Amino acid sequence: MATRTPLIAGNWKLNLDHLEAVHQVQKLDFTLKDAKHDYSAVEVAVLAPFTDLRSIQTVVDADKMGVKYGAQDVSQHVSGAYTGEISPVFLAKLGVTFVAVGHSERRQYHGETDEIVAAKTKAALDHDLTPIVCVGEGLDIRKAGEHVAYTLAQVDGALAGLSAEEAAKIVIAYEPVWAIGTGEVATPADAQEVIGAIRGRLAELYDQSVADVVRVLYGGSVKSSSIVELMAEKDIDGGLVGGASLDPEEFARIASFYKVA
Ligand SMILES: O=C[C@H](O)COP(=O)(O)O
Repeated sequence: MATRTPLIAGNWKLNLDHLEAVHQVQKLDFTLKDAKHDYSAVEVAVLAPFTDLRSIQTVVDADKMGVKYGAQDVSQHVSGAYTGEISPVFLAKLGVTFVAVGHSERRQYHGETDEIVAAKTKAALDHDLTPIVCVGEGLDIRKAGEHVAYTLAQVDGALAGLSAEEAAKIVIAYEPVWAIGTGEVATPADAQEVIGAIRGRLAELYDQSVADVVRVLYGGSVKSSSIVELMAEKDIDGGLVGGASLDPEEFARIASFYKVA
């Protein structure tokens, strides 16, 4: 079976301007270097507002940092009359590695459908960006016991039309909406149930070799106090961290989960 390199990604959401971003990334890198973080053992990334990316690129390049960076959204279009959109071409030119696609906040507040999520996923892949495709159920669906079926339908929607070669390059983040920003982290068993099912679905849609290489993250109130148990589950390959990523020291502790015995 393929070995999947864990990924800890911090989603800053609508926080930190470009000046604060430079300070944040420097502090994160300093803290991780101080802790002798092994970036080849655990990848670390920050997903920043678009207006921060050029500044982050400059500081990451200048200091040869191991931290990677990404965006929180991307247009499905490359160019044209799409006011306010950001092209995947522009992101690629800024050295962006990752882009979140279909975060529940974009689905909820910006009407992003599975079709839009699929188009954005494809647009990212077409320009060598790694999409972090976000899926996950709300509380009503969880209470109705339909969380696995609901989340798998979102996976089907996002991956529609992708070849096996393309699918093997994506990252999926399972983020139950009821756990986002609430302090209520899913239990490791609850997260594993859905993430294991996502891996199973990848094997059905493609084959086991794709299922074996795609990283599936958990997101929703992740903290340094919960990451070790989550990472002990066999199908959980990392975390998509919101609030706790705004504190560079706490975020560095989360990325250092593998050092905890
Ligand atoms: O993208 C990140 C998630 O929405 C999780 O946010 P949170 O860690 O603040 O719950």
